Amino acid sequence: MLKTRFDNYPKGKPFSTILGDFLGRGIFNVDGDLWKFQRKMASLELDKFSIRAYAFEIVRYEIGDRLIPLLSSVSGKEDGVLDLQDVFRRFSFDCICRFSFGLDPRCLEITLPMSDFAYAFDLASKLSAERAMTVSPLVWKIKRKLNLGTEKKMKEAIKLINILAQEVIRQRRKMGFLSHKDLLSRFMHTVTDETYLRDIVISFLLAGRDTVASALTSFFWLLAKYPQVGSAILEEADSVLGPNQELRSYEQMGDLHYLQAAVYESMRLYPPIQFDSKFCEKDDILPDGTLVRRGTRVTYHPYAMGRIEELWGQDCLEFRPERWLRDDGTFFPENPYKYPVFQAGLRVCLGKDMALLELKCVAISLLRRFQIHLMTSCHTPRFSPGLTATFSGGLPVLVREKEPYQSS
Ligand code: HEM
Repeated sequence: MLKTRFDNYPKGKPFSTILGDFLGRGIFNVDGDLWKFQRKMASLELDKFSIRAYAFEIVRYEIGDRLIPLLSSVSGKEDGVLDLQDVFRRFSFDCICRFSFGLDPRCLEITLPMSDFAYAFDLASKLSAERAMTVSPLVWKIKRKLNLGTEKKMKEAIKLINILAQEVIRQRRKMGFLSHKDLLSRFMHTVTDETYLRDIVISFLLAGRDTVASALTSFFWLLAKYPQVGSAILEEADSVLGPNQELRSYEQMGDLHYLQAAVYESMRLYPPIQFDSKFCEKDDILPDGTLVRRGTRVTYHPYAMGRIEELWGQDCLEFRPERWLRDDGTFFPENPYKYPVFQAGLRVCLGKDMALLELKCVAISLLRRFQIHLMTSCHTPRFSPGLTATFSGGLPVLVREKEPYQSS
């Protein structure tokens, strides 16, 4: 479905209708020429050069000037419980806005400002996912027509999202976009349709904010459960970067094999996008002989695939980064079709390098400075409905600064 018959498995109409109000014609919700155009434009912005040149500095600033001061401000306070999931969403929201739109929403400032945009965004994502869970699409369509219940809420959330997305576009236009190299400016050179620009803004926010926050949340949940993995990450960082040193360049990340393994292993167990569906265009036969009729919804399911014994062995439920390392300690990348956490094939995630950069920088910086204690004793996280995996109830933690911390 992802590899040899890509053209036969588009996103399909049923899903583009469900997500249409929220995502419009944004990259996640289209096929064909609209998809090709956005993919081409975005890939120019998300290539390794841009990540190295712009994203690394943005991420470093966001960690050094916002994330660390925020955690330090509650360190050691018995009433200083932080919802780490909320903090990570603010972090990734600031990062993606600055990188994609050249604007700084300052969500991670120490006062943790309330954001109507973020609230409306979460609500629209949750309600869109709930549409897909109704017995028949007729249910939500009738509610939408009559402006009732959840559909009324959805309409209100989308109205707010539209106003704020238009504001992003207006500000970018006011600041001038001709000489800027961010993603939105690039699109503004060619796209004049305001609604289409709005859809592009929303899709990139969804792509860059919720996925990274989800990956960070489950990673820190696992690190709290398996402290030996955190110690091994720091040990490797000390030997590669020097004792207590920070990452000073993008290139240095390439030598942190254990860290890469830990990040991949975390997303094997807790992929931010747990499943993803396509629709079969013409009758097809899968490699195992299964007949797939035209119009059938076909889902690949990274969450389930990460837990299949035949794929990952008897210890598939254990968090064991070593499974990603060769005998000489170097990282071994698995076949993306076995590990479709970033999808695989022609529609593979464009933000993978950006995501890995954020995950690794946050992990090293926070593990170096803080001890993070979970305030929940749950053995397996519960997720709430949404387009990306979200811990229901968040990730409440108490934070304590390790001392003495020798800053580099
Ligand atoms: C850990 C973090 C991330 C994960 C697990 C992830 C995973 C995925 C997956 C599974 C898809 C396919 C979705 C679909 O077709 O329905 C996707 C697509 C995409 N991702 Fe990511 N993503 C992450 C972070 C990011 C970031 C940070 C960005 C942007 C800066 C980004 C940009 C995109 C874009 C633009 C697409 C659409 C590709 C296309 O349709 O051709 N992603 N991602």
